[in-house]
Amino acid sequence: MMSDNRRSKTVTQGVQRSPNRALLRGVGFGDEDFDKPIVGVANAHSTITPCNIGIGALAARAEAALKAAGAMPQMFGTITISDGISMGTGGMKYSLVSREVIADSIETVCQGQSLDGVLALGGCDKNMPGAMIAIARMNIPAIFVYGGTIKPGHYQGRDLTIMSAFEAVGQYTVHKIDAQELLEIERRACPGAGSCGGMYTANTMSSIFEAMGMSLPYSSTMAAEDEEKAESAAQSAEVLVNAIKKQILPRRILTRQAFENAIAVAMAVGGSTNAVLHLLAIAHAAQVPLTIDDFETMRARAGTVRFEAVGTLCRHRSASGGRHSPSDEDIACARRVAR
Ligand SMILES: CC(C)(O)[C@@H](O)C(=O)O
Repeated sequence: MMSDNRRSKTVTQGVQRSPNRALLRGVGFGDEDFDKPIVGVANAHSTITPCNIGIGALAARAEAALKAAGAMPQMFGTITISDGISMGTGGMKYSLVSREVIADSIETVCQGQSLDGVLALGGCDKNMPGAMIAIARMNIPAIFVYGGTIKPGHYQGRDLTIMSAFEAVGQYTVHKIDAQELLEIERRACPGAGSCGGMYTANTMSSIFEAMGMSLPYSSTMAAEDEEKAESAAQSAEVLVNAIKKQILPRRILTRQAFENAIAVAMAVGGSTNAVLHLLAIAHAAQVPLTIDDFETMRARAGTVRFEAVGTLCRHRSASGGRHSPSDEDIACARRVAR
């Protein structure tokens, strides 16, 4: 029978690896830990964006669950920049490049350290596809944990998102609102932790990853600050340890059909067009043939069944203008759709 530490045993077993073990003891390994699988926790926590500020707590939950499930977690950080902050500046030139930096950094640690698997956490435009590119490229047991959506802000009976702040600038410019109202919207648009609250890049990519089978069912629609999100991070850790035991590798999941499902979901929920460039890059990393023309084929083929199901969610969204953070009702609705 193959061991669960089939990769990490390269650095943990035998007399020659005594110095390696000495270093690992320095980060908390004990005598009994060198036969366990070592699992990377690629933690995109940062205080750069609301998308990432809640991720540290989720990573800690996943880390504890990995230990409880018999693995040895090793946490490391990945970078983030916010498109919402860099857009319209020279800083935006770094945005798409950051996706590759994130993918490379995850691959570098996992391959450099002979890790047995990776649990990647992300919640922003580029750390989500960046993580999935690394997962597809390395093809070691892996799971993605989404940081979760932000909750809506509230102003004069209306739900607010970051998009309300963008729109308020336009409304102020054409004298539809005054400077005070602009300020009040700015103050309330992002009330806490979580990714931009609408079908923008992060929520689109989380839905796609769930549809592809790389995140737990229903985990893409949870709010960042709710206990169920932390619970789902812990469950993801348990599922990953099982995948390591059974050697269920990402490319068995990231099939051509998985990409077709992802495209259908992106189309049906009216997701971000960024899904196109990210899915093409992830497919390339997974060695799955996918072209830009497949998106139009799938749009035409996705057909009534999927569209009717997801249409429930879309109608729900359009009833409230289609641009608000998911309310509890939306989230419940999305769950029904997912089922
Ligand atoms: C600022 C946003 C809304 O996050 C945008 O960058 C996106 O593509 O989703």
